[in-house]
Amino acid sequence: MLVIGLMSGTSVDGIDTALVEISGTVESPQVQLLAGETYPYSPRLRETILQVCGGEKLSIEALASLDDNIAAEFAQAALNIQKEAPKAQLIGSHGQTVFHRPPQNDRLGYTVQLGRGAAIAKITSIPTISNFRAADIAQAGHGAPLVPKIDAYLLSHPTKARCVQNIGGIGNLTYLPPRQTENWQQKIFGWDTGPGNVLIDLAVQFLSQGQQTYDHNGQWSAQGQPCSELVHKWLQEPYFQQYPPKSTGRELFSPAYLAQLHRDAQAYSLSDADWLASLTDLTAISIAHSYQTFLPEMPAEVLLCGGGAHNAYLRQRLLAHLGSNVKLLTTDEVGLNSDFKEAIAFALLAYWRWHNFPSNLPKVTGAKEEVLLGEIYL
Ligand SMILES: Nc1ncnc2c1ncn2[C@@H]1O[C@H](COP(=O)(O)OP(=O)(O)OP(=O)(O)O)[C@@H](O)[C@H]1O
Ligand SMILES: CC(=O)N[C@H]1[C@@H]2OC[C@@H](O2)[C@@H](O)[C@@H]1O[C@H](C)C(=O)O
Repeated sequence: MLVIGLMSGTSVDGIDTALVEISGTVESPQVQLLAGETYPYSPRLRETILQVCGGEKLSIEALASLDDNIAAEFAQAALNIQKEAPKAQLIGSHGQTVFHRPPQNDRLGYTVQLGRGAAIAKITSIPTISNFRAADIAQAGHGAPLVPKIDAYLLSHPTKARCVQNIGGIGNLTYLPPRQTENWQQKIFGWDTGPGNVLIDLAVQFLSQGQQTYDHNGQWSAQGQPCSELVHKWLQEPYFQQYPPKSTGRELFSPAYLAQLHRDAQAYSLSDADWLASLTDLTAISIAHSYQTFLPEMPAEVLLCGGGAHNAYLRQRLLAHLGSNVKLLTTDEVGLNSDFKEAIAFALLAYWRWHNFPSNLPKVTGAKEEVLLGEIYL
């Protein structure tokens, strides 16, 4: 089956679009990436999305327009990716997260992904599945991360324990015990580790007065030295100490949050490069700390994916904190494209929904039950 996966993540940098051929069976799918492309948002739309993520108030009418503007750009991405290919039979569209509130005590979580599937189906004339997180949230789950079941099917190893670490705007991991382990599927873990690139990106934009949006290959931070005392103080953030299941977003790791970290850096008279190095080190140590605190054992291999896998300085800091027993690779090195992995995941999640195969992992999200994820728009 030819399926398109569409995803724009918390970095809000553009629409990751994957055209994949899915063969095999539902329980043993094989996925081949035929084409992958990131289509940047138009600058005005990106600006509006970031304002809304930052809590700016919207009228319902403005919300409706934003929803459909995003749907139109997602639909165009789907049309573009298959210009030179046979027509896809299905689209899985994550949409754009603009709000995410995890569940708390008896209160259900709430999450909003804009870019309605009905409009994408209408514009493309291809059945579209969207709103993947809602059913898990209705089961008292976090609705995130959803990728762990995909990782289990595509990236687990018969004899080695692996972690798959996404470093997008937010970071998230899947812990995969060796497949030979008894009841191995019951022993999969996953949660959001905290900031991926979000704090680094916000700091680079602030320091460059909007001229740069990210620290290319980590070149700027590599010129500085992390301030270990400050990094350890920042690691006391309650989110990092909270037991999984857990999920987070730009609501916590926001411009206001970064402003406090900037004031801390000024109190220590850090240079710009030292501050960036410290933020990068915080990102790395928060990942390693969560493995050391919440996993039953350290993995033999960590497979990186997401844009942060390109940040050489971040990788260096991560290796320093994980320790030399852990092998750091990217998912590319085991055959899965690391830049389009999330888009590929939403294609496979759509395929599973189409075939009525549940795709949340209740142990990961905290949901009461396994459920079908996604709403179908013919
Ligand atoms: N060459 C590079 N060097 C350093 N950082 C990079 C590079 N390329 C991409 N990035 C970082 O990756 C980010 C985008 O990553 P990605 O597209 O995986 O995030 P996302 O999917 O939006 O987020 P999430 O996974 O949280 O939903 C950019 O904002 C940038 O910070
Ligand atoms: C609410 C939301 O959009 N969460 C994203 C975000 O981006 C990374 C991390 O936070 C992850 O948990 C999730 O996305 C991935 C695709 C997931 O659900 O597995």
